[in-house]
Amino acid sequence: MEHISYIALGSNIGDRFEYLRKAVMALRDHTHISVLATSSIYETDPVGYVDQACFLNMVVKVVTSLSPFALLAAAMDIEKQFGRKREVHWGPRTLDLDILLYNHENIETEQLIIPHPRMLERAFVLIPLFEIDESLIIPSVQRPLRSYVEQLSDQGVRIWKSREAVAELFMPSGKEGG
Ligand SMILES: Nc1ncnc2c1ncn2[C@@H]1O[C@H](COP(=O)(O)OP(=O)(O)OP(=O)(O)O)[C@@H](O)[C@H]1O
Ligand SMILES: Nc1nc2c(c(=O)[nH]1)N=C(CO)CN2
Repeated sequence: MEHISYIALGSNIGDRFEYLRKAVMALRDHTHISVLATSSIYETDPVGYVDQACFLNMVVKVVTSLSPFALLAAAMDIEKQFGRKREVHWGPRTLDLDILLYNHENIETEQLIIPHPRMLERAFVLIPLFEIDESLIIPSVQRPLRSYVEQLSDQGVRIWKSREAVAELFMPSGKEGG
């Protein structure tokens, strides 16, 4: 079975671009994951714990045969591989991968909540997600993504690298990864 999922990536320590690039490469290299689309990369003001550096954020669309829990494990593996430190809640991190959506499923367990519980307030997630797919419906609320994007306050989200440049750099052969 093939499942569509959207994954948000963020980094605000060290070579932020390189962390995102390596993470997308690792997703592409995974036997059971293919990356279908990448958003632009945005530079974003920190949300939550604000006394930290700006993030680079992006979203990727994948197709996978993995269950949501196996996909979470794969994402956490990639985070670990790049030496993520998580000392401060919502604080600085080399690399953060959040699973936003998985098909149209609603999942609520201790380790995994989908749709990601904080995504609907976060411009750094909604703007790149909307860029990839303007017609998404958020299954937990049965509302179009568009209605959330239209109501976003200005949270300091700026294009840092264009969608075309990201696609060229992250999907070098022009072919979809997997
Ligand atoms: N949709 C999801 N995607 C990724 N992790 C999730 C999801 N739902 C629940 N989790 C759990 O969240 C934990 C990661 O929390 P973490 O400390 O990285 O949160 P954070 O990234 O700092 O904050 P936030 O979740 O607000 O982005 C994981 O161990 C995972 O079990
Ligand atoms: N701009 C921005 N702010 C954040 C981010 C992030 O990825 N980007 N991640 C957080 C915890 O997941 C907390 N705050």
